[in-house]
Amino acid sequence: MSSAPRDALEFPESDRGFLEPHLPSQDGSAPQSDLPFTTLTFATSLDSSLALSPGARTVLSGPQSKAMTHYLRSRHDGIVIGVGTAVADDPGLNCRITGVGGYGQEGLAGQPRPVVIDPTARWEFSDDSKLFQLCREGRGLAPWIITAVENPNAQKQALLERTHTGRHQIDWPDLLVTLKSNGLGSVMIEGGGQVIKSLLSPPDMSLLDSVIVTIAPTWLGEGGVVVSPARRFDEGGNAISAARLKNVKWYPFGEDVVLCGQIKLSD
Ligand SMILES: NC(=O)c1ccc[n+]([C@@H]2O[C@H](COP(=O)([O-])OP(=O)(O)OC[C@H]3O[C@@H](n4cnc5c(N)ncnc54)[C@H](O)[C@@H]3O)[C@@H](O)[C@H]2O)c1
Ligand SMILES: Nc1nc(=O)c(N)c(NC[C@H](O)[C@H](O)[C@H](O)COP(=O)(O)O)[nH]1
Repeated sequence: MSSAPRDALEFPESDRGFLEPHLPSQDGSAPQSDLPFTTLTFATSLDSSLALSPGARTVLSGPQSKAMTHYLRSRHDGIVIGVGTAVADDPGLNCRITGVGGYGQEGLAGQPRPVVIDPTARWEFSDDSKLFQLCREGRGLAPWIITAVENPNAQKQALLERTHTGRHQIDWPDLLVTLKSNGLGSVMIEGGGQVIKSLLSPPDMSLLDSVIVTIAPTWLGEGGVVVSPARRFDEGGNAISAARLKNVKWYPFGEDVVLCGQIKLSD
């Protein structure tokens, strides 16, 4: 064991049990599938906003639910975000729970693979980007960048070689099968708004095994990045809810509430 860095987070055993039914199994008993176990997880305000504006990094989770998100990261092989989030947040996308690789443990065990969906290669990362600093410090894995552009520049080429899709619209089943075949048996999708909206729309919502949402006791106000999937209509042309959860559990967690469930696919 090496000593944990100062940004290490604690997530006590006593807080972990409630999440277990909503997480990928740890004992290899998962059903055989070409798809990874896929969790959609994000934090939202009371007015359904993820952030104050598309370019703004906005803290919603309190300390306990922030630590929970990092625990979720330790329980998945990969974290997927859209490029809008990469540009706005300069995210670390590693797991900072005490006891994983880089946080008290040698190596990178427990660290998820960051995956950034960037069809037009617009993320202008540099050596100073948080994600790359963490990689250099041995506290996170290098990202995979999913793009439709070939040879955008020499610096990105190494990362892109295996991942360019040739298409600008991400095909979620295709992407998830590719991630699974590259060793990611489970992925958590963290956002942002466009990514969540596309996954809460049919048919892709059926790809989600678990949904875990942190709801923070705050209203961000008008102009935020709102999670509001496209309207759906029944056969008679009447509006119906866009998406709904089943097997729902609500857990108060600090000042936040954590909502866990599964997508309800039919009535
Ligand atoms: N509160 C939270 O939990 C949370 C989580 C993540 C992001 N955020 C916030 O959300 C904001 C970013 O959200 P956003 O909606 O602007 O960006 P986003 O992260 O959803 O990225 C959007 C981009 O991703 C690509 N993309 C997404 N889905 C695609 C698809 N199906 N096919 C092809 N390309 C696709 C496109 O290039 C698109 O422009 C930021 O302010 C960030 O801080 C909050
Ligand atoms: N659970 C959660 N609560 C929040 O209040 C918030 N803003 C995010 N946002 C998720 C998004 O993916 C961010 O980009 C990463 O949370 C940043 O990642 P780091 O902490 O730097 O690793 N997620």
